[in-house]
Amino acid sequence: MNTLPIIDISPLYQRDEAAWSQVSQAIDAACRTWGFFYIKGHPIAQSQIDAVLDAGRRFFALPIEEKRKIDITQSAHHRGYGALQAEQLDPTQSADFKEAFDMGFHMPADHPDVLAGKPLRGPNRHPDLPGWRELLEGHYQDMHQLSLTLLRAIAQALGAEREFFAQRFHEPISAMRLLHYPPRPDADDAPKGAGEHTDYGCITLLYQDPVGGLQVRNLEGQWLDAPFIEGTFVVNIGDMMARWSNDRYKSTPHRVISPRDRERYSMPFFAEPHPDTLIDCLPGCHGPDRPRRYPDVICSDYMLSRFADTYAYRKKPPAAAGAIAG
Ligand SMILES: O=C(O)CCC(=O)C(=O)O
Ligand SMILES: [Fe+2]
Repeated sequence: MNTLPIIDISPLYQRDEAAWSQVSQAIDAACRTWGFFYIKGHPIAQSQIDAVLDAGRRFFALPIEEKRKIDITQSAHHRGYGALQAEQLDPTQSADFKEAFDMGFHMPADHPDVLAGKPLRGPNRHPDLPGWRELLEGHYQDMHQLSLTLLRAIAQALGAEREFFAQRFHEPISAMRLLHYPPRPDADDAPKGAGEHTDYGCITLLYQDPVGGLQVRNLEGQWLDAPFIEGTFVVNIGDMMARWSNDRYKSTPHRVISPRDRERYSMPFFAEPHPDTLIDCLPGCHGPDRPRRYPDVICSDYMLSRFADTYAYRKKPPAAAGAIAG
């Protein structure tokens, strides 16, 4: 059991119910055993993905003063540029040797959630690069739709209404990130790319460039490479889905060991529901022989607690945190 499954999801876009259900079952099997799989046959054009990766290269190549103009530590909504080693996914290791651009569901400043100061709600903060905003906002919407398609298949597999998750993903807090891993320092104790972690949300859809470096820990505790495969996204289960499914689906630990001689770029999309969503145990996922393993939690509370674990600037007590409210 050492190869991640590759699932052709094109039947999820067709009218053949039997083929649709087969894909749903294949995803279910992958989520139960691995919590990780590749998808092919998705509708996002490679030219669009390449354009977003290129936009990322242009942004990360800007002088640091330019990038700092949208510094995430100055954002009340967790949007913008996160500098090298700003994040520490594995608290037992050094901070991650990567820099990031973070965006979410764009909300204008006069949206009631933003006016009410709700955490993680607000406008995106884009760099001033030609064509960037339209490209990134469009790609975010396409990734959101792709995540809903997968979540419908997952809902059915877990015995819920097909629209169960989709109904909870209006105005979501799904986050899209562009990541840049510069060649990492040449010493054994130097920081790696991204420390071991599980993702916080429901599902993650990752596009990585051909450089490689992503590793997944299987049920036996071995680290396996999850290499680049042309035309695919890597999909993995995050903690909220593990909670919703009462651990029927695995929130699998993974990490990135980035190369020392090359740069690496990737772009994860983290599908996360509306912030007020209750993450409880799905009816089909508990019973006398399978007691509930997690207390109920509200989506935004869970996200904020996980951010506080990984970003030093979010650990400050509220009085010292200044503008950082969400
Ligand atoms: O860069 C990658 O390939 C994976 C990054 C990752 O696991 C994450 O950002 O949660
Ligand atoms: Fe991750």
